[in-house]
Order: sequence, then C-alpha cells, then structure tokens
Amino acid sequence: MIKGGAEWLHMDVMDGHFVPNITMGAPILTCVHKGIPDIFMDCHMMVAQPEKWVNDIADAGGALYCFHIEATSDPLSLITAIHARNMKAGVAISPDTPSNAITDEIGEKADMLLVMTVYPGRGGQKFLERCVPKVAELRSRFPEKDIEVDGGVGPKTIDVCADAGSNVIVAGTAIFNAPNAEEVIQLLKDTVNTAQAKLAVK
Ligand SMILES: O=C(CO)[C@H](O)[C@H](O)COP(=O)(O)O
Repeated sequence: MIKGGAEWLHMDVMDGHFVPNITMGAPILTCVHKGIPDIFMDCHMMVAQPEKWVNDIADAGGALYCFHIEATSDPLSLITAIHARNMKAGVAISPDTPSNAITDEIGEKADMLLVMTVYPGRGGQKFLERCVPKVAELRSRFPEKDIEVDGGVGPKTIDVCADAGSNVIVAGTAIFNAPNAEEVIQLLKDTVNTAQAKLAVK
C-alpha cells in the first residue's frame, strides 16, 4: 500500500463473515509487528462485529483500524473507541454501499475512508470502475482526509483512482505478480503524487 511516500502495510483481518472459512486475526498481526515494529499496520477489518476486536488489534500493534460501515449500527461510538486506543479510524464501504452512507459527521470524525473496488474478501478480483465516482464524491466533501481504494488496483486502473482523489492505494496482485514489483510501486506512487499535486492547485 502506498500513502504519499510512506510505506504502509495493509492487513486484511477476517472472521469468516465476508469469506466463509477464512480467518486471520490479531496473532498474525502480533508476529508481523514483532518482525517489522516500525511498519504502519493498516488493519482492514472484514468482520461481522467490528466493536469486538478493537482492543485485540490495538494490543497487536495495529496503527489504523478500518471497519465496514455495513457491519455496525453505531459508527461514531466505534470511532471514539478506536481513538481511545490510540489508533487511527478508517471507515470502509463495500461496492454496493453508496458514499452517502458516510455522513458528514462520520467522515469528519474518521481519519481515513476506504472505497472498496472489489467485493471484500479475496485478492485477484476485477476492478469495479463503477465504484470510482464514490471516491470523487468523498474527496469533494472531505478534501483533507486520506481516501483509500482497495481491489484490482494496478498500472491499468491507477489513473482513474488517483484522478478521482484517492491518495492511499492498496495493491496486491499487481505487485506480487509483476516481473518488477519496484517499478509498479514507483508507478503507483508517481501517479498518486502527480494527481494530488494537480488537485491541490484547483
Ligand atoms: O481486501 C482485499 C480484498 O478484500 C485485498 O486487499 C485486495 O483485493 C487487494 O488485492 P488485489 O490487489 O489483488 O485486488
């Protein structure tokens, strides 16, 4: 994942809700944190009850706790709980969730907004371009927030994401399958940085 020039590590945390039979949680994060203590762990909580795991993820070294708005009835209290554990709070929307599910109050209180460009669960899916207008809509309401895109993002799809205003990019397949991963990472970073510079002068 790329945010400006800094390196983040996007960790998918799952309880079997979004993808049956796949679980991955705090014990794995703890191991990663031990191995690379300085990495910023952005934890994407693809779980049914995001309220349940805030303490576990904070104890495991999570730096950002991103929950799905579809999975909670009280996003504002959840953001308060995440901040109380000194983590940044992210709010994710799945492809079928409109961007106005993130109200002005929620968006202002969150640190990052995540627009999923695939259905949550698996890497290697096709990028859903119909989700991109949601990035632009959120960017117009929240000019200062981090806006992340996740799913099918790579050299062929980065332009529309960056032009819409996304500044945090999750890329799995595009990097892991590339003959030269560093080149792809650099291209993604350069595209985002160029688009952000253009948006800043508008
Ligand atoms: O959260 C995810 C799916 O839920 C993955 O992080 C995401 O899809 C990245 O993988 P790829 O770049 O291969 O699409």
